[in-house]
Amino acid sequence: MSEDAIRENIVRWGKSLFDRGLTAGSSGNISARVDGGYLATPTNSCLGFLDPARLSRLDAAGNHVSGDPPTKELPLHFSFYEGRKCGAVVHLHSTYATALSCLSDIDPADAITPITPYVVMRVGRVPVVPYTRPGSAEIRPLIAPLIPDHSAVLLENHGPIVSAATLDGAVYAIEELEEAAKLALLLRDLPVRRLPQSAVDDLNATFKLR
Ligand SMILES: O=C(CO)COP(=O)(O)O
Ligand SMILES: [Zn+2]
Repeated sequence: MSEDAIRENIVRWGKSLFDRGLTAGSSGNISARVDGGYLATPTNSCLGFLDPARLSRLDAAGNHVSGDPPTKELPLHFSFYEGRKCGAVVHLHSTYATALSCLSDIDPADAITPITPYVVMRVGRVPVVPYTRPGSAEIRPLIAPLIPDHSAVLLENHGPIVSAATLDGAVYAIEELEEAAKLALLLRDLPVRRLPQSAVDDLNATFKLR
């Protein structure tokens, strides 16, 4: 994909996510790899009203080279780019995944019980990263050990962040995570049949996550 096409894709997905209420106000951010560096959404921008020409352009080391100043969450995004092979990162404050990140009795190693196949296929096991101030580089040592084995994490009392090989893939994954969180909360006080481990193993073997 050309850089121009990736710019258009970031704008298209940003508008779609915002229009569907998956992140509010100026919350959330998107980044994607391009030749020689990265594109990222500007800090304090609304994902519903992005301008392709004003997206932040970063060099391969993450230095801002053109466009508006980048999201303050670059330390988070670069934890993914440095820790695993991926081409895009999406962070949202989507309601249900964020609600899950605020529960005090959540398993920090496994926040989403696998009850449907798609969350296993698109997201995998989701750990919770301890709270740090939005934009703080203090998150790096907390998140770094998790990234090689996880394409998605929940930021405690904050929200989800997901990576994938492509931007389309990262959006599909964060939407699936949101749906799984919604189901988890809807079913919280009901007797739930989780997927048997044999089914989870079969999905993991058949649909390899990157
Ligand atoms: O979600 C956000 C912080 O966690 C939004 O921050 P930015 O506006 O800097 O991208
Ligand atoms: Zn945020």
